[in-house]
Amino acid sequence: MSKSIKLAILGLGTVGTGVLDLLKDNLKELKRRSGHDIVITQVGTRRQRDDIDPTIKQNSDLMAIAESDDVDIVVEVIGGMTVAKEVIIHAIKNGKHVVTANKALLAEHGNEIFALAEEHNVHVAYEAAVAGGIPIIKVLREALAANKIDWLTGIINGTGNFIMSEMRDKGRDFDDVLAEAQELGYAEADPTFDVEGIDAAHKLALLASIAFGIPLQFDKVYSEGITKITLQDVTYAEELGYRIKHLGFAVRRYDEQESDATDKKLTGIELRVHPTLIPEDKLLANVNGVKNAVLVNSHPLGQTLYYGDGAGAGATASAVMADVMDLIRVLTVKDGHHVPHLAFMPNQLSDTPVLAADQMITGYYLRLEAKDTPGVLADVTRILSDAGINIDAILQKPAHQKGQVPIIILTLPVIENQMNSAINKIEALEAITSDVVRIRLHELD
Ligand SMILES: NC(=O)C1=CN([C@@H]2O[C@H](COP(=O)(O)OP(=O)(O)OC[C@H]3O[C@@H](n4cnc5c(N)ncnc54)[C@H](O)[C@@H]3O)[C@@H](O)[C@H]2O)C=CC1
Ligand SMILES: N[C@@H](CC=O)C(=O)O
Ligand code: NA
Repeated sequence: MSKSIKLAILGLGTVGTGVLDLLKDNLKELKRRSGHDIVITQVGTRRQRDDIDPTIKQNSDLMAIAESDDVDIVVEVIGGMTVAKEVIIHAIKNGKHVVTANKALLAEHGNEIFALAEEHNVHVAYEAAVAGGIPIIKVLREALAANKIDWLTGIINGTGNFIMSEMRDKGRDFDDVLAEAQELGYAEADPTFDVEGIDAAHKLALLASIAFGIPLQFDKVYSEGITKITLQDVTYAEELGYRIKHLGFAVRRYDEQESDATDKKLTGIELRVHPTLIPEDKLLANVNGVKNAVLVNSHPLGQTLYYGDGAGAGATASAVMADVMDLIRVLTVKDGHHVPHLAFMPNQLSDTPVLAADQMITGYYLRLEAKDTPGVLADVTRILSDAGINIDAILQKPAHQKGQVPIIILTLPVIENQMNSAINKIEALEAITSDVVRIRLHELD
């Protein structure tokens, strides 16, 4: 029998308005798919708006909405940590299912929120929290549930990718493109979250949990943003056949000494987001603008790639409403399905350690400036070889006006702490006149 499912939308910014628009455009289609009517009964807004359907109650008291009898599903799209957390917890305690796009909140407080939801037998759905409209949460929790995931990597911040693409393709200024990303509704309320890698780190924490079955550990994600990337690095990277992209990596690391490939001991998990050199012929190197892409390597399936808009009203509303549709099934089907919040049974989460940042293994792009004197290059390469670091390519550019010679080196993979000590030694050489710029290479294949 057809029912009326009552929604409350908290926050009418980019995403909240996108959800209202999607419902206006696709309501009939949603009914055909779910078999039920979807009715927005309340919206949580700070001020009364005259562009909202008068049958919808506008309410500035979010806690009252979260406990209201005329709400089945609370959609939290206000963002931030404080009010959003309080209102989600209140909704859960009042037996409401929740849909949220708030990766910052879940990455930092998801363990507590999901445990509370289990206790109250409700769901907290969060497809919009990672990679915008790409259904990557559903893929990892459900579509790949039969696989063992060894690693995933991807471009998971639309604003950052939009900025880097516009700068590279059109030579535009960083601040100018960031302002456009804000106007287009891509950026976080605090855009340093986008450009300093924090937003990508939030998303990576979520992806790693549902890929590997580990608790959320945002505090252990190593993160670097895009603010230090120069056009010069982009150009040198291209001369060497690479593109620079901001990527997240979640990688299971095994003891390489074990001889039996099928029974290698899991030593830890690498979690990191940072600018990365990718060979220009790889698909990820050609994901541009606000697009995101996530590449997942799982056994026995192999590599699969998920691509689409990572931010913006329509894409994010699509993910929010997909969660609503799932919850309608939970509300209307007897003994509705229940995918665990972090994809694995809560008592089966593993305590595999997240490796310290100085234990991560990657190749490097290094750029440094040297005095134009004989023997400098030999000194640099000796330091690298003494540290057991193999060089893959070297580019020495002609001296520029100040008489300095730019040197660009690509290395094979090395443990980060070995590279740290080699860089310290290189920077201490009398003939080296700059800090060493380092960008990690994409190594997963
Ligand atoms: N914009 C995007 O492309 C994406 C955003 N998200 C997430 O979705 C959430 C919302 O993002 P946006 O819509 O972009 O932000 P926004 O800043 O455009 O919208 C938030 C809205 O909530 C309202 N609000 C804040 N506190 C409130 C309160 N106490 N009572 C009533 N209204 C309140 C604000 O006035 C604003 O209208 C954030 O958690 C964000 O990280 C996730 C994926 C993509
Ligand atoms: N600010 C985020 C929005 C989506 O998550 C981004 O740019 O990716
Ligand atoms: Na998504």
